Amino acid sequence: MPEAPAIAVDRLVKRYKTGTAVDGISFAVAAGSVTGLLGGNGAGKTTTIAMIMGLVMPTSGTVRVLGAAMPDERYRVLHRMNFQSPYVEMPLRLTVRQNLAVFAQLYGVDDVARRIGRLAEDLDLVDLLDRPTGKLSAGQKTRVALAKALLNRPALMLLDEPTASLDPDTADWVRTRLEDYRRATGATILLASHNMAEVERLCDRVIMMKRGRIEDDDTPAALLARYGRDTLEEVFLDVARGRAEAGPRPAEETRQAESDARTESAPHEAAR
Ligand SMILES: Nc1ncnc2c1ncn2[C@@H]1O[C@H](COP(=O)(O)OP(=O)(O)OP(=O)(O)O)[C@@H](O)[C@H]1O
Repeated sequence: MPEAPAIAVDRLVKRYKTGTAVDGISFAVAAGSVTGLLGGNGAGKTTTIAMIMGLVMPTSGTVRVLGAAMPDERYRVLHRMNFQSPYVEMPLRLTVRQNLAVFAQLYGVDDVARRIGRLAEDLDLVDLLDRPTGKLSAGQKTRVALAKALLNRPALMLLDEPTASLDPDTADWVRTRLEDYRRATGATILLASHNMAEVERLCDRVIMMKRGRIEDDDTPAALLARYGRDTLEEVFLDVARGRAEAGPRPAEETRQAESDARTESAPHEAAR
């Protein structure tokens, strides 16, 4: 019998008063896979991840994670999953060690001091452990967030831009850590990213979102072949600008798509 998916999302919708963030998406993530969630600013990636975590209540539709219905059964599985996002701040006055200890206790980690020591060595955080988290640079905070995400040796990791704010060398090094972790543990990873090189390197499948919907969903190789492109960046721009749709588009839609694409080419600046 094939293994149950690590994540199963069915007709998921999230509506806010201001509009629809996620508009009826369905997908399953195979256990042990690395799946990329791509889309421009406001496409619905973070909202989707938050609903998978059980942190945001869907308007309709269902989410199952490691066999548990979210959010109702989240306490059955929260200790087996973890989340990392540059937008979730840890208490800034606590030191890195104190913050990691608080989270380790929340996740029920055994032997907290040893686990923190080990992660600090693996992620080159030893010199930062006793500094207040608020005094770290953005890139240092990203590494601390990654340590937090690995504390409980999760079977499922949800990563929201895991290399945001990192210089290319450190970003490369973090990707290697993630690859090592996956290889060593067989963990499943779902990763929202604006970095196409990262997605091409890490992901065996890519889900492309636009305005709360899934526009395409396939392996990187199949997407490159379908769009006749050499890089995922070009595929991303085709999807963002609506080239995936057949036929000529009205002038207003073209202008809007081009304006969206300009924003998307500088996503971090626009997001902050
Ligand atoms: N709490 C909220 N209340 C109202 N609207 C929200 C809320 N959270 C998100 N939205 C809206 O839902 C839409 C999807 O946002 P979301 O953060 O999921 O996008 P994203 O794909 O993660 O974008 P980015 O790449 O900029 O991080 C956006 O239009 C956003 O303004």
